[in-house]
Amino acid sequence: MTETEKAVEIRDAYKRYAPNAVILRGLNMTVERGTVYAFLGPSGCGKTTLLKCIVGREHLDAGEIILGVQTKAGIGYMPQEIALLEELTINETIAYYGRMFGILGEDLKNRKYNLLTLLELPSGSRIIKDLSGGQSRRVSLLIALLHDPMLLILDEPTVGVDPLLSHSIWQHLVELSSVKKKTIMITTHYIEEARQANKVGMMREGVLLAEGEAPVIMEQYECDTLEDVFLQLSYNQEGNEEIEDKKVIENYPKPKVKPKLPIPEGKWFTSDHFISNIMKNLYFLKRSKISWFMLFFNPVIQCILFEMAVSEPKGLKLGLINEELFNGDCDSFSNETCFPSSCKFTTAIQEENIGLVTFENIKNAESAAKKNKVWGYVHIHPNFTDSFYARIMSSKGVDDDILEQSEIDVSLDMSNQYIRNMLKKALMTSFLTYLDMVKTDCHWEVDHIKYPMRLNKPVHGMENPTFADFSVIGVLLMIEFFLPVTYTLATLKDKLEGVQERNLVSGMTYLEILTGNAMVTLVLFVFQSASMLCVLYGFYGHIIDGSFALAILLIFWVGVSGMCFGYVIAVTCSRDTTALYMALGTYVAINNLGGLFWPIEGMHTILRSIQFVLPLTCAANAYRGITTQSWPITHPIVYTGFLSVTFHIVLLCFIIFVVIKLQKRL
Ligand SMILES: Nc1ncnc2c1ncn2[C@@H]1O[C@H](COP(=O)(O)OP(=O)(O)OP(=O)(O)O)[C@@H](O)[C@H]1O
Repeated sequence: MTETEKAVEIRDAYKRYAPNAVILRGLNMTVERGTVYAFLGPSGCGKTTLLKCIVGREHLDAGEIILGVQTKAGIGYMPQEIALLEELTINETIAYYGRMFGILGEDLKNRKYNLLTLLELPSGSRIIKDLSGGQSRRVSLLIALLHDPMLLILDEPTVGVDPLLSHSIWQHLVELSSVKKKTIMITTHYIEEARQANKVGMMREGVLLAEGEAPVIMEQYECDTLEDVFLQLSYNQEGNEEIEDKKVIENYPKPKVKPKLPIPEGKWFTSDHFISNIMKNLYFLKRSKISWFMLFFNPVIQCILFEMAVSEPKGLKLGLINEELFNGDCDSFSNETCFPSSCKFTTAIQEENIGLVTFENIKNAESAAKKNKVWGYVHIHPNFTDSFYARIMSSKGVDDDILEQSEIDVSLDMSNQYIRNMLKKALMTSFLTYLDMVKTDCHWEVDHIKYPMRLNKPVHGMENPTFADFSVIGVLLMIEFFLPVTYTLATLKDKLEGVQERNLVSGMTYLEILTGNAMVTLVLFVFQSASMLCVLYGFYGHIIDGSFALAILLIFWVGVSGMCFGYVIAVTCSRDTTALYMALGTYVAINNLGGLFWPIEGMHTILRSIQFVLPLTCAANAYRGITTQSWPITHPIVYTGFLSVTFHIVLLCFIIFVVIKLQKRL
């Protein structure tokens, strides 16, 4: 046999996942070109590990693997799991992989028809997740056969398949090997079906116990079935396993140079791979209604909910004990007189949208405040009007009794800082309104007792900003950061379901996977951002005073950093729960950090000194500066915001690169 006739040659292959978990122990194997090689062994003996080493997804620790094919496109790999996007239809899956392998038009149509017929698959419009286990495995096999590779590596292709169909699959494989000179390596648990292969390899405990044509092996071991041969070989091997284990661990080879991967990495970037990735993402979006909802409506709904939830508190009530009115109410006094002037004050309070609940005494008002029925109470003394009049008319001061009677006592519930501040402001404003009223209606001279301070037109921002005006920036940036995170986690789904593994074996690179996904993520992100900005700034009327373009650019940049963060989660996590914890943990941490929902001036000095490295703090400051203070890019706070986000993008890309390198995924 010449070198070129060997499709797969494995020499002294060693592989372990941990020092004491040696999987391959100097395994040797030869698979000739144009043959079917059935690879048998009990569960956990290392069959899949060996196949992964052959297709270049795992590194051998020692030994070598030489393949007849020179490129990844020459291999058709069917992993043990289904490894297909289950939301897609059969047709979409074929179109996706067809594009990945550069098979298009009539050619793809013919191959699809032939393979669907051969594998007795139902209509191509069926969604994979609605197929039976056996049918899904056949679609997986179809994809491995689609690009007509020279070497087929099939990990248990006949599990859960009807015996008749299993027979026809075997027939097809045998035909492919004899007529088209394809080489097929197949693992199976069904030992007897392996008789149809040209060669059988029996593996146990990381070594091949026997290798050869099925009839020859059976004759050699004087058995009627392969099952019996395997049993006999296993008995022979049994007994001295512990001593063998120790020997292998002690003498485990440690070559100076790590064995090379059997197939060199192909091009880093090809348009077919990139386009196929975009196609896959679009198919996925088309099929997943929840994703549509989450991607297109959720951001808008979040904004509307935010506006509904954080609008200014309404319906606040204060208790009122107006002792001037103990002998009547405001209507029972003549409008011509200015007694009791406290009625004008209570009217002014009500004009500030504060409800007043009348109490007969302080004790009752206090009790109501303690039961949260009112947010505090206002106490007006019996001689308020006369005393107040005396106070404003006197140029030499008044005695203590008049002073006390002319004062209005206010006791507020201090448990809610925001409401307390609102009420204080409303009472102050009411008092100024009251002064204006008595000046106009009663002709009392009051100007000299007003605050000697005037609040002019604001330098920046609105005259009466609300909490929503402040926190909308935090909410917007939070959503903009986490929206791309949610979509980039689709790459984690691909990884967990084995789709990524299949694609990498097929020659796709991480760069193509990430850029294809990024392209779709960013298009979605632009749409989502536009809809959110329309809601917040168009519908709810928040104001952008400065450069709109600069604000949009910053939002986009924050989205890119969110996307990179999503990829960090996707490449580092191997479980969806870990990814969820990581995303939620970051969400809570970012939420609590200053700059988003609380002025940066309130941050601890340590946090303030490292704000540049905090995820959104500098960005929120910069966005606030651009939108409320009209600062340009040359303002230190604005360019620091951009630099901080850029720093995160570079750092996160570096982490992605290192993790992928460490996982030997590039
Ligand atoms: N990435 C990994 N890290 C650590 N251990 C692993 C890893 N992959 C596989 N193993 C272990 O290596 C051993 C061989 O696994 P492998 O999947 O190759 O067996 P197998 O022969 O294909 O089994 P089955 O027929 O059940 O699929 C098992 O004990 C498995 O737990």
